[in-house]
Amino acid sequence: MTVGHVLYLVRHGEQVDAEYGVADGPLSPRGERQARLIADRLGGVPFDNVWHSPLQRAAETAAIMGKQLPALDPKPSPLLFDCVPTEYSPEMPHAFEPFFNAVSEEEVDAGRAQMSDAIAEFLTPSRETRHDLLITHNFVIGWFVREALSAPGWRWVGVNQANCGLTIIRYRSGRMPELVTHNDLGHLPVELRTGLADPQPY
Ligand SMILES: O=C(O)[C@@H](CO)OP(=O)(O)O
Repeated sequence: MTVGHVLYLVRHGEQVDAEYGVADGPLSPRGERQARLIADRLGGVPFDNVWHSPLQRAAETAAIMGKQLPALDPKPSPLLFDCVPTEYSPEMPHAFEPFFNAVSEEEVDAGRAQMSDAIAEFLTPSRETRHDLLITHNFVIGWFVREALSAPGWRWVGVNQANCGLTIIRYRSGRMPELVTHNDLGHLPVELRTGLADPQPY
């Protein structure tokens, strides 16, 4: 039986001053520890490809992982940039509306196009065994999980991942996409489970 195409989705480590809503920046000391721990967690996986968002917080996460796992050869991909893939939809809880009011139509159009290309590029079945690591952003992973489950377009909101949480989706020919694990934080001690609106200590 073939293993198929296995996608390991990792949200970047915690960014310095993330709580102040800064656009990008280096990893915090906690973010660096998170990156080392997710590298330990994935140490035995024979990765075929490693792609990361070009933003600094994702590139630094990839660099730390690459230092610890020298077989990795991380490459930037613009398909993994942070983005907003849809506009507000009435099916979403009202609490999300103010967030979308601050996002322009152009940004949403760009996000939608980027996610369409990203799905065509990354979320594909394979007859061969393939292990790909994608280091990216919360909304991008939420969109990929929604896509794997064939959930409606608005349902990416509220699908959240902690910094350096691990989500795995497997694609096999003739099978439905399989969500193997979502936002697994088993490799992170409680004080390193950051990036979620509600703390997740378990
Ligand atoms: O701003 C955020 O909450 C998310 C959106 O994707 O981004 P990041 O994973 O880069 O923190």
